[in-house]
Amino acid sequence: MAGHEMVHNAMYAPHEYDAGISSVDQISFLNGEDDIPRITRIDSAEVVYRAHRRAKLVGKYLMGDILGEGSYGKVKEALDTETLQRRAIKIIKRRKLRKINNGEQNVKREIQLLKRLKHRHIIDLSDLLENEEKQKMYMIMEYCVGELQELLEAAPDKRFPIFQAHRYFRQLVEGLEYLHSQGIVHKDIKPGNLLLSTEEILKITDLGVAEAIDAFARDDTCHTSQGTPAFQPPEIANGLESFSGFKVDIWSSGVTLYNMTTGVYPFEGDNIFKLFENIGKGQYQIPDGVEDNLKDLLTGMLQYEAANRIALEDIKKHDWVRRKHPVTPGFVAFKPIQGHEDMLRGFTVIPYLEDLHFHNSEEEEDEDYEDHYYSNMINTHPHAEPAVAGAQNSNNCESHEAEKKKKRKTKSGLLSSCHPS
Ligand SMILES: Nc1ncnc2c1ncn2[C@@H]1O[C@H](COP(=O)(O)OP(=O)(O)OP(=O)(O)O)[C@@H](O)[C@H]1O
Repeated sequence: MAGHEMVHNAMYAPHEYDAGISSVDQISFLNGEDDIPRITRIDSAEVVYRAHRRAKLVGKYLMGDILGEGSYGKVKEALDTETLQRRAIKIIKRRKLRKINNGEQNVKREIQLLKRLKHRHIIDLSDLLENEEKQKMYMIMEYCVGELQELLEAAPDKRFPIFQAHRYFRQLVEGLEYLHSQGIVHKDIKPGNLLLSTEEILKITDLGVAEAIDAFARDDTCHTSQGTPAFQPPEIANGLESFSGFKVDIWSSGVTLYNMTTGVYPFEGDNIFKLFENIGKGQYQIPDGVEDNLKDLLTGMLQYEAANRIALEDIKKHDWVRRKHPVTPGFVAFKPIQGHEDMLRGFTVIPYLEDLHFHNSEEEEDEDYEDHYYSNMINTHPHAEPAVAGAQNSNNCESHEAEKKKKRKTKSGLLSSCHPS
């Protein structure tokens, strides 16, 4: 590269870029004194990607950053512009769903179940929106900081101090007790499906493979399972045609407790066949150092025969569960999300709010920008306010043109224009 000097780009120090520049090696052209374009190349790890946040309203929800991504789609943070509550929105693309094995069926089931469940330890589905034109579904849920799995991965020995594990386990048992009282078997209890709210309240989530026992069924017999292999009991690993659903959840909660307190799993395997073979044999060790009380509880929950497995009411009465555990050092807290230095996982909607209220009016004519305001939302949640539900196929928000006019009049116009009244 004769005549070209490798320099750091002082204009953008410390390597902050606006939207439109990819996060791979950055190349920028500068005109030096000699007017020869110079190339700056810096490592992608050094780049702080500062996207210009364009406000996007889905119904009355102002979208924030992505919180995570599952097999069915992205989950974004959002602000309910009417109640000012922090929300998490799972965005499901119907086209993508059709390509996933049991995808449509699982999402439909999860929505049906979540609509009828209301409990402190079950994730709350507060709203449900559909955009038929875009073939997208929006599941509006209460906001959580993250999963227990993420916390475990951040912990030094991949486990929690006993008092912390105990705190979460008690809440899991309460949530499970409610689910079972409603005749629902979760079938996929694991740290990855346990979220924590900002008040550190545990929320059982992901009911995609759950099963509602028929109200007239004699017992909790189930015939199918799609849960995560490492958390499945021997009756499933051995391919039994029918099994007790509630006892599956007891086993999976036992594996979860084992994992939270020891940092390892009772059964492992290089592949699913090996793993199921090991679970099927039912031989496992509890690591040294686990106190007898906890050992007794784990042994009860990981009983090979489902009929011998400890029941929920006895778990609640178990000494390890009832006891108060002393607070010790080493509490595991969430780490900042990559790219966000905020330890408290602050509200990511604020830059979008700024854009909504203060953005350059010239941008209003930008086609792309207009695309960010969705109308034609259908509210399909049973508890939807009539004014919103009645807005089907017309506009949940006012028409886009009206919105634009109103926005020109007042900076806060768009927010108020989204109220159903
Ligand atoms: N209510 C919520 N609040 C905050 N973050 C959430 C919420 N729900 C999900 N997330 C985040 O979004 C990510 C994706 O969640 P989602 O439920 O779609 O998938 P998953 O359970 O991780 O995976 P899969 O659906 O493939 O089993 C999660 O890993 C979690 O970090």
